[in-house]
Amino acid sequence: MASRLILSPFTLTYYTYQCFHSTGWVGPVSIFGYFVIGTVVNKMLMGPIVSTLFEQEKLEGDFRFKHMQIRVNAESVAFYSRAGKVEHVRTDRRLQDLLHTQRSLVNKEFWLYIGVNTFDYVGGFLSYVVIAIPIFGGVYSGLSPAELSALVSRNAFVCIYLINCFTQLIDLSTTLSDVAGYTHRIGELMEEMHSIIKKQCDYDPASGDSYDFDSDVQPSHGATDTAFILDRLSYKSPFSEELLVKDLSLKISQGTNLLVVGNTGTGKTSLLRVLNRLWESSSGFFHMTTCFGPRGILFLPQKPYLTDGTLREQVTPRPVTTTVLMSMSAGSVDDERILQFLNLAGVSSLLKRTGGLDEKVDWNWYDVLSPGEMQRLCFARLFYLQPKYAVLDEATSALTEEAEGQLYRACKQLGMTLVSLGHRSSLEKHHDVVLKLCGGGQWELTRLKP
Ligand SMILES: Nc1ncnc2c1ncn2[C@@H]1O[C@H](COP(=O)(O)OP(=O)(O)OP(=O)(O)O)[C@@H](O)[C@H]1O
Repeated sequence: MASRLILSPFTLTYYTYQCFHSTGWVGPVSIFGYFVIGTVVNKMLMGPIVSTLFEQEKLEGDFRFKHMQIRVNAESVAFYSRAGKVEHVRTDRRLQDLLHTQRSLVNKEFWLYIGVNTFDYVGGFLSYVVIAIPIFGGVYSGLSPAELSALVSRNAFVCIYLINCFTQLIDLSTTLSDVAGYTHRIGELMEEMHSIIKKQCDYDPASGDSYDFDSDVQPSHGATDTAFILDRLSYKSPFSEELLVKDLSLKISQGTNLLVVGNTGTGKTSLLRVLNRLWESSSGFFHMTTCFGPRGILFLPQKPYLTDGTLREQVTPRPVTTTVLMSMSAGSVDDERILQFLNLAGVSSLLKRTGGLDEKVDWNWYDVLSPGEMQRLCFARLFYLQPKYAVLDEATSALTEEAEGQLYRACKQLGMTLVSLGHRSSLEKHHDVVLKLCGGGQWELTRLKP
């Protein structure tokens, strides 16, 4: 496609000159006029195709997502006996929507193909009409029949070639309409990703006043051991007008472990969404003096994150480059650390099941591990990465209080400052400050230890 687009201007110029030489202005003008009409008609037929193709891609994505959702939740669906039928009906509905849009796309493409083919065939006649005008106009009346015949065939070649150049451009429009549909969809995704990345990186860790919890949230300067500074921050969920939290001011500093408690839906996880810039705050400010990631703040979400791959990749999820492969040599220091932390998290038994750190497994980790094992494996990753701050969103909800205590102690021994979200009162003894979200925008901040 690219080569045709690049060569077209040269061939068009050359054959336009040749056509003008044989037929005068009539030839090029009629062929150019014909091309303009063809382009306008094609554009009219192409417009609806781009938007329908865009819609079709979206529905296809939704349909595949639905399949994936059923695969992932197959066990829960099987336990809840009526869910099978419900999912069947809903998946069918998505398929019908997709088929409906695909049918509409095929219909629209049918008219585009008719337009393109008509343009091709009518172009063939045009070459003879163009040469007929000067001949019947008497321009070539002095030529013998043999010379006239040679002129007609030479002109026919030039005109047909010129029309062919235009025809090729018009044919390209069919391909271009497909490319435009896909590009539109990918472009939208990229724009969204860029804006998210920009929002996440668009802060200056060194800037801003700090607000001190101990001095009743008054400004102070130069806090280097602080992760977040919140100043009269208010936020709500995107589909609600009611504030979850109003005018929250606090500082999260190194060594001060914070526990966030509150009833279901009071906005505990939403606070993290706002801090991670996944949601916009309604008013107020916050500064992050360190960033999300292994070297700053690491987040253990409510739903454990596991990737597909070996046991090593669960503990150290990173793209496998040559350097990484080299560092994976058996008996390396890294191996010892991983084994030590698997042991500390209480999941060293997984080594036996997988057959080694780098043995490929053909199962889905989410299917074969119990919720508690998943949470412990995530802790092994946390121990391995050893961030300065660990944000734990109900990260021990599937574990006993005793196991919870062991894991919290291990985190502290490794020098992490903890920000935990949870309901259990047993969590209090591992923290210094409690932020209670009371609902309706209300909150309370209490110090637990002197
Ligand atoms: N992705 C979302 N889009 C829109 N609203 C959401 C979304 N996620 C959560 N909410 C709503 O925001 C409110 C706060 O949710 P959030 O997850 O912060 O609750 P929570 O306090 O962490 O609850 P829990 O203790 O159950 O984890 C809830 O009313 C919830 O329904």
